[in-house]
Amino acid sequence: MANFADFQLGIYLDGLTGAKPELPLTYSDLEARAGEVMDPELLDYVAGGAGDEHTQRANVTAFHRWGIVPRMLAGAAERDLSIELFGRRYPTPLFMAPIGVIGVMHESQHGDLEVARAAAASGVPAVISTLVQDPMETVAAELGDTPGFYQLYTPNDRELAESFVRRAEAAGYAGIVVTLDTWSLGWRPRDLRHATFPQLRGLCLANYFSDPVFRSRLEKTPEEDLGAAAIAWAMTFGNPGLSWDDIEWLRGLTALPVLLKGICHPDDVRRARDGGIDGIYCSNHGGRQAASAPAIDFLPAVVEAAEGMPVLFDSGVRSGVDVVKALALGATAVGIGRPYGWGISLAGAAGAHHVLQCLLAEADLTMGLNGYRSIADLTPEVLVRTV
Ligand SMILES: Cc1cc2nc3c(=O)[nH]c(=O)nc-3n(C[C@H](O)[C@H](O)[C@H](O)COP(=O)(O)O)c2cc1C
Ligand SMILES: O=C(O)C(=O)c1ccccc1
Repeated sequence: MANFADFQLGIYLDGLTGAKPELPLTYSDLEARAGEVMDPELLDYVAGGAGDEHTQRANVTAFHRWGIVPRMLAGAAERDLSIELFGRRYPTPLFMAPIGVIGVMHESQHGDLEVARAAAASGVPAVISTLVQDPMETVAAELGDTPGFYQLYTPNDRELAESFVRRAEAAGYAGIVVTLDTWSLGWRPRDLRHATFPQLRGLCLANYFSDPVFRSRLEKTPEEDLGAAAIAWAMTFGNPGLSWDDIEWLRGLTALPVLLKGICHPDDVRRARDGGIDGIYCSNHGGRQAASAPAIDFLPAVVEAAEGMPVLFDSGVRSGVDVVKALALGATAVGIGRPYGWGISLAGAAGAHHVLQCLLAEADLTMGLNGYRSIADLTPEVLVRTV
């Protein structure tokens, strides 16, 4: 059983020789430090979100409306944070959410490989975006023994969508996460102010540029005319007409587990269940797409409607305490987005691994000090509404 709290002990032991942690330990410090090293437009793209950004702020503050009920002398000196997902045991309940620009967040411009290396080093699975700097096969080769999931943005070209799914299967991904909330880009004033976003400049499009179906649609190759290839991407990326019929078609394409990302309503959960979907991913895209309510507010009803089907959750998780709360509200696994993104910017795989270690140490200590030994102990009764 991994003891994630040992990370804390290690910092104090190193401190005996005068060493202090080089990387930030809190979300606000991470974001501030990443802001010092990142290109300002890219920083805005990652940090920003939809509209007045109140949804992304609410995602974070919603966690503060819950408190954890402490139990004493509860025999929680050793904890088990492992979970089971699609028949496989994972050492932690965390996963790295897809970030379709992570490739350019690291100075090497190979941030996706750094993410995969962080997954390999930590055992925390990564959901790899459709939007990557290195083709999904190259990313998969860096995952080591840790499973990766492939996040599909379903293009409006079925042959291309099928090609992506086939490539993900061949590359060994453990499941397909179909993102539903981004069939068109949200209203993002920060990006609009800059009048651009990274993919429009041809960045993070390696899955498209390496795809025989996508290439067959072009008059000139991306190597000959990057601008035209990026425009061709923009024309195929969005899929406003995507429907439950398309989901049925996608479901029928593969034997891999299929999850739907962006589901927040119980009726949509039931529809997915009836359509043979294997997992729900409750999320509001970190407040980057539509103005909405805090995603965590939707989680209990989503979990209830899922009737035992795995429910992944992300949006607004900033600490190990938040991880514990999301698990208590019924998440099977908890995703983080921006926090590990800042880690990649600051120190690549080691930076993301550091962020994961901080979250896990805090989650582990929070469970132990409050008297909860395993994730099965984290039921809704563990929480109290404080505001
Ligand atoms: C810069 C950035 C890019 C993202 N790109 C994708 C993507 O390509 N595919 C996707 O499904 N979600 C994407 N997301 C959403 C994340 O997967 C996740 O839902 C969100 O970041 C969680 O919220 P958090 O950042 O508050 O942790 C992106 C998020 C950010 C911040
Ligand atoms: O920025 C995002 O959150 C994202 O998922 C996205 C969607 C379309 C194009 C570029 C990024």
